[in-house]
Amino acid sequence: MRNLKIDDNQLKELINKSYNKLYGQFTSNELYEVGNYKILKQVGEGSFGKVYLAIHRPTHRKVVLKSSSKTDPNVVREVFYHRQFDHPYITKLYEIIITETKVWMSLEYCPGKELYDYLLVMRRIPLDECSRLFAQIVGAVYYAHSLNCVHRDLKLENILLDMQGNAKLADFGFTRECATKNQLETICGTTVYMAPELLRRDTYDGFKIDIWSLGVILYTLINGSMPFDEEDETRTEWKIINEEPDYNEKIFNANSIELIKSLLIKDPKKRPSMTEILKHKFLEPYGESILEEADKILLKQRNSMLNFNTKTEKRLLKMLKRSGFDTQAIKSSVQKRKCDSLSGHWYLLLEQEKESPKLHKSHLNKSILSLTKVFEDADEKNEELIDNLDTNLILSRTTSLHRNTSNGKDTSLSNEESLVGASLEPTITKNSILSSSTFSNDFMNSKNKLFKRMTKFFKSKNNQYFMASADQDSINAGSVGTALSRLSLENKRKRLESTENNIKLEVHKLPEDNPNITNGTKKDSLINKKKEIVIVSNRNSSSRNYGNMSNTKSGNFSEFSDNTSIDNYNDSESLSNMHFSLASNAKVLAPLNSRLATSISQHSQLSNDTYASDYSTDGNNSSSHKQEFTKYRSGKKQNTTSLNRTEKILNVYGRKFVRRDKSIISTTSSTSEISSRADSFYDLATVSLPTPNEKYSSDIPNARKHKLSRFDTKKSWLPGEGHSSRNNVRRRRSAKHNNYKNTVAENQFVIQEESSIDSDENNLQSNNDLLLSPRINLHDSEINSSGNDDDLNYKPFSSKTFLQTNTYGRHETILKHRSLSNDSEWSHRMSNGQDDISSMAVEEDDDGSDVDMSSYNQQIPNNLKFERESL
Ligand SMILES: Nc1ncnc2c1ncn2[C@@H]1O[C@H](COP(=O)(O)OP(=O)(O)OP(=O)(O)O)[C@@H](O)[C@H]1O
Repeated sequence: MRNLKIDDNQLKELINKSYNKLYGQFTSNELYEVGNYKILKQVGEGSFGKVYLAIHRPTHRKVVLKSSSKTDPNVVREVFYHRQFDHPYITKLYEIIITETKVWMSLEYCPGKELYDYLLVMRRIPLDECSRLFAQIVGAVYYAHSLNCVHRDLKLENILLDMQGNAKLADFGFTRECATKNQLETICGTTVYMAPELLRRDTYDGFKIDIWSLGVILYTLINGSMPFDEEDETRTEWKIINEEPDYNEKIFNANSIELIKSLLIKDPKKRPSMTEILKHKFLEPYGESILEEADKILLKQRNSMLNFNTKTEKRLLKMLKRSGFDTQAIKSSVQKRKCDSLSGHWYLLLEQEKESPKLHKSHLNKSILSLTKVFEDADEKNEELIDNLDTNLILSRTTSLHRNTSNGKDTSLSNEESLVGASLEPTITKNSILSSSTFSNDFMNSKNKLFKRMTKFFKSKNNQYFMASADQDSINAGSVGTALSRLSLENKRKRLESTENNIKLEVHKLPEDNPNITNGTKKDSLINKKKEIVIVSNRNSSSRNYGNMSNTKSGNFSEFSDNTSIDNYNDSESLSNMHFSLASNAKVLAPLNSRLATSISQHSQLSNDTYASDYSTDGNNSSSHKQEFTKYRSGKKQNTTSLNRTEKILNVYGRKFVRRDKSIISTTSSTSEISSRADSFYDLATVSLPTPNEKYSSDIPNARKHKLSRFDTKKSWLPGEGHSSRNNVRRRRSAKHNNYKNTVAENQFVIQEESSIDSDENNLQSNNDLLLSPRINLHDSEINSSGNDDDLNYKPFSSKTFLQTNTYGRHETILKHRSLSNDSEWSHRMSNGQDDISSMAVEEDDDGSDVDMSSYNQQIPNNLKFERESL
């Protein structure tokens, strides 16, 4: 009786605990999961959201989750273009998740961080490594250009490094499609990387401004400081337009100087083509092979041959089909670049599959795979021997057997939870197991060789266990371990059911010296001898659901435990490791890593289908949009992003030097954001591909027609040229303002074309669904028939928005930036060996809105000073 009472209390306690846990989850502000992803830790921060390291739970692949506020003017643009790229040196976009206020991008994880960080540590990159990295970067840009896309914000901060030290182009927030010979007007980028024609506000060839930025990147990588970067922004711009950088011949070699000089030719028409760059002597031996590979990918893409044609893809598709997945839906999702949960699964599984051969290269795995073959052949010849397999199942608490991966959905149960609901129904039949082993055929091309290796392995591993993933999921068909475990489950069902949920399968060891195995003829003896093979279930079997096996003998095959938390996660792929590996392996690292060979993109050419995207969403996108938008407009949200951002500020010469890794179009101005968003759409609307969005398509030609004349593109920014006119426009727009106050540095690098500040407030106010259906007539309404932008009938907008948006203009913007130039304090400190940047990081950034303009005005020429009074 007393015992029962205790049990009751315990039960109550358990229920309480469980209830409170759930309650805690509901009320917690912390974010632990988004869609199928479990968030581990924050790894970065962008202008409009944070960047997290996360795990895709169904596959246990590490990804980066980048959140962007829906108010981010460039998020549509970024997703639109990025999802179409499939190149080894471009970060892969796996999935998009749209929530009420955010857009989440699941991206390929690049543990090497930014090239900028790497350069900070290295100070200078050795020439050979520069050549390799630069060839990769150029390869990625060449690929994007070949798809008629220009990046427009190429810089060290937007190039990440993967685990192998390969460059990965990222951040496509300013990308747009650009037909050949198309002249663009939107001024965007980062000042120190900007081509002279951009600074002159000429219309420009998008391809050529990317090439200029590449020149700046290469110079900086080699030299350790930037070619044009002065304390005074105006001076920087002047230098870009008029001066040549210095080349220290102790640092640069002749080839690098020749290449950089050609990239940094002031006249854009004289800059080399991407092909010429890749073929340049300085990029030997990397450039040519990267060019070839990119061409192969493009060819396949153009012929729409990318999807589901490789052996690995076919094998994976087969596996999925057999496991009950709707493969048609997956195919459609991938082909249309929906970037929804199905294609997310597909990409990540495919990556896992592509990595499998690496895993199978280990003796352990080869041996196991060889066994698969044994069983396969045994099936053909003597099925009954399978029945003779004497297995000894030992249960352990290491693996949840019942992870539901069907239909791409993860149960998202913790180990604990999944144990509760686990059933040990061995749903796999013997035949399916046997046929599943054929998935390993790829790895057994050379049968005899493998058998030899297997024998060798058995000899060397005498009396040792070897292990394989043993997951119950039917889709784990690629591994013999899985096959064996399932077979065992089937044979020993009763024993399984009577015990716990996890398995440890023991089979008798293989004979040490089995001639039958060596010559591969009488495989039945393998079974009949009843030696022992041990297959220990994978504690995190879901991480290797598709047959990957680890070399480890601990039974914990996964990189992550299910209990991985933000706290206990230990990111072994630290930057320092990267530095080491990059520095020491610069020559070892092949120009084309295996990814290049294996990840021939699966996508077809830019397709009209891509417009018909329906992202996975976990909420009503539009319901609160208006509220969000209104809040934004009212200024309540102003500066929040900048306030939240962690930025290092370098205190140099008594004034702040903001080190920012991000490009910013606008931090807070509702007007600029919204119009910029519309501008994104405007750009999209002008691409060659038709949009199915009938509602807006009719507006497009009109808008396009007026675009050139609308943006004041001919107005020069140079002192004394055209400023009065620009200021007149500004004055007209700000007629109602009496508090002209400039925000600081928020917009440090990026200059937005005037379109961003030309918004019709009323129009915007009524527009509560700009993200997904921006209104092209926003522009039209402002364009008069003459197309002369001086005559534009700008509608007044609030002082706040004016103040914010006008930070884009050069002379209205205080451009704070890291300074890598020889003349800058940053460089002085570096060259004096004071490379401890952290010592210079003295405080967190504030919102920067209350800067004393008079102090800034002292640094700039008279004709560029702020005209607070006149406004
Ligand atoms: N794929 C990735 N792998 C690893 N880290 C990443 C990845 N993507 C982004 N990060 C980290 O997050 C930071 C911010 O990301 P990113 O620059 O893409 O954000 P953003 O919002 O586009 O910023 P910006 O203000 O430059 O536009 C980067 O500096 C980088 O350190």
